[in-house]
Amino acid sequence: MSARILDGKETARAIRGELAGRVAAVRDRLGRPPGLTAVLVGDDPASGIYVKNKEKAAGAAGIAGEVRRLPGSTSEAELLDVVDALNADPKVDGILVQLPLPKGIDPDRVIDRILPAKDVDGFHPENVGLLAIGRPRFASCTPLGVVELLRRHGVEVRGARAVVLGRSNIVGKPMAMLLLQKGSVGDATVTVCHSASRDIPAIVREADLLVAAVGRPGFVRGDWIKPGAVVVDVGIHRREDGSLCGDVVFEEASEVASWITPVPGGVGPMTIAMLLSNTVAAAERAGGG
Ligand SMILES: Nc1nc(=O)c2c([nH]1)NC[C@@H]1CN(c3ccc(C(=O)N[C@@H](CCC(=O)O)C(=O)O)cc3)C=[N+]21
Ligand SMILES: [Mg+2]
Repeated sequence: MSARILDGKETARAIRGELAGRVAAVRDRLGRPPGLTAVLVGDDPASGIYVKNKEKAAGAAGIAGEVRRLPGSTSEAELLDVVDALNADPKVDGILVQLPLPKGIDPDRVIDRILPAKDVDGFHPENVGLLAIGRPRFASCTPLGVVELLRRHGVEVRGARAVVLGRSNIVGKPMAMLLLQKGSVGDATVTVCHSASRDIPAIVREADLLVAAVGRPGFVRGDWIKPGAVVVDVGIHRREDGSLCGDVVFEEASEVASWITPVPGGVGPMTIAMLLSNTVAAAERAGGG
């Protein structure tokens, strides 16, 4: 093991601590804490755990976190009504509708309905567009957490060859856009790979920075990693024995990389920290800043 650890758990704790002062200022100005409501439709157990973690972290940061649990039989129209009510609720600064949604509900219609100013997930087309043109408002929390994790460990991205594995709207695409931004944690030369990409190992071998978000356990092998590269693993999978692993074979990659994220304790806690940070920013823009 030669790589140094990009410690997301500790970094997320530090961020939560730093948010406390801003949360207190919002309380002073608005007479209430920043408010975050997560909407969970159905009873997918993994989604249930994430939402519970978010609720806990919100509480620890002094944010009023609420979870709206709706039955799996909820119709799209009913969910849109809930979103409308949250849009209109002045105590709610941030709205998160947990994905995936049950079959029969079009996630695009639901995301499009969230007020862009309350879209702390950064999924609304307006917020995606602002990021794409270099005027970020809310960026998607997972890629934002990756950039923040690198920044706080002093990892230089400027001029680096970055390879992103995965082109999802939630991780791959916004990750590429953040790394492309002008400025300290951007300015990378970015390649995005996907299921139709030819010879992915050869492309990864060129990477100074690799972000793996493919959703396949152990997809990236150690001999794909350029010596000294920075490896960020966005994947999270539960093995048969109950333990967690990522998209990268950690035991192999950590022999070659200079920095690497663990799973768990890497990107996951940073995602939640950025959600809280976006929520505080939303409250500040709503007059609490
Ligand atoms: N609208 C929406 N926004 C999301 O941000 C969103 C979503 N839907 N749907 C599900 C995914 C998944 N996600 C995670 C967040 C934190 C951890 C996390 O904290 N993971 C811990 C481990 C947790 C455990 O022990 O299972 C870690 O990596 O250390 C994981 C996964 C957010 N998501
Ligand atoms: Mg997110």
